[in-house]
Amino acid sequence: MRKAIAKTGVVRALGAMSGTSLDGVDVAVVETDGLTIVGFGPSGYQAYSDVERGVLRAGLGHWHGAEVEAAAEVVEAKHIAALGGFEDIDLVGFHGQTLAHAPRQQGTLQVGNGAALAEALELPVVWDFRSDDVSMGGEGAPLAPFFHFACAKYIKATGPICFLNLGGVGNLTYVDPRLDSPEAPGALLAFDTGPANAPINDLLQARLGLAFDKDGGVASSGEVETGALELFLAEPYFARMPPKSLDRNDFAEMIDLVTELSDADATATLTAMCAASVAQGMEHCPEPPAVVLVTGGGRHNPVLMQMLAVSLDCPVKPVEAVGLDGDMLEAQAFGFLAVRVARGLATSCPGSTGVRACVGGGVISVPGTD
Ligand SMILES: Nc1ncnc2c1ncn2[C@@H]1O[C@H](COP(=O)(O)OP(=O)(O)OP(=O)(O)O)[C@@H](O)[C@H]1O
Ligand SMILES: CC(=O)N[C@H]1[C@@H]2OC[C@@H](O2)[C@@H](O)[C@@H]1O[C@H](C)C(=O)O
Repeated sequence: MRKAIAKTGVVRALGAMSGTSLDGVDVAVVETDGLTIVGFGPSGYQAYSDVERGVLRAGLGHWHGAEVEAAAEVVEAKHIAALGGFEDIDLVGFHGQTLAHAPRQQGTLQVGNGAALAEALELPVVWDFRSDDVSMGGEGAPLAPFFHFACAKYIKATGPICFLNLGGVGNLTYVDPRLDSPEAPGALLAFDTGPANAPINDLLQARLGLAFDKDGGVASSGEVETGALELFLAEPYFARMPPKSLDRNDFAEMIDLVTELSDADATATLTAMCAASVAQGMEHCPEPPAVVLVTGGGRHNPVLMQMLAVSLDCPVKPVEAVGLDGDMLEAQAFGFLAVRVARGLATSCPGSTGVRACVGGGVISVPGTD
């Protein structure tokens, strides 16, 4: 059934995210008016096959051409499979798959056509969330911070807290929930901390044919090579003031720093590099947060969580400690942002992406209107 998007009130949005680790598509329902979170609904996941992942990998770093078109086809088909079968959905928030991100040069590219999805799903689809922010001088990422602000209110936080997403890339959001709106100066500071799981996955795939370091099993028996860690931290990116963002493969050459090390030592060192870049990033927080709430797949890695606990000056907990779902937070974020776009609300601000002024990015495709 085709529906128009209600202008006010709480709606049920279905968000979808295909992240930088290329594992699959997360989808999740959020109930919201675009300002506050009322509740969360069911979620789902569709994994990419090895062949599909290969097609996506081949598209990384490309801006156009056959590799990009092939990746877009995989992304659209997987999303149509993942987004079907949910009941009473008012609109879909479709992030797509980032293939390339260079906001000050070519821009940012998320593949998958939201208009095609709208026709296939017979639902309004909000998509292309990052382009407007980039064209107004912003980094185009991270975009979850406006949702993190609503999450901080939802969990009734009374002072500053941080959300740390450890996916392929790491990103940190400092939230001050004492302010009324995410757009208020000082309410948000956000940026990509550095590479997170992507280099660990890439190393283990190349050396041992493993997709990732399950439960930190390889890193746990290794020693951190401090010389390599220091060289990594000397990268100019870490000294740059936020907001700032990364492409998945911006640090691909960091694997060269651990080439000579054993599998265990190399994995332990890459894991320590992730933790150390977060610790360095935390120094940008205007006030010490009460807690760092960790979301994304990295929170399942006990070696990484222990390294974070040792190197940060505040408690570090998975977001489940406050009743949120760390596997679905990004999908929920794009459902929430879709409602904000449909209501004409901002999705980023100078503190979250460095954009000149608050902006509401995103394109709305309504089925049957093209
Ligand atoms: N049990 C586990 N032990 C260790 N690492 C894990 C575990 N589960 C997941 N991971 C890591 O988390 C990654 C997936 O994280 P996530 O789904 O948050 O990434 P993403 O959303 O694709 O990335 P991004 O947030 O950068 O877009 C896996 O590729 C793996 O490296
Ligand atoms: C360009 C792009 O897709 N960036 C992603 C990526 O994955 C993590 C990090 O780098 C973050 O900046 C962003 O995703 C999250 C969901 C965001 O926009 O908040």
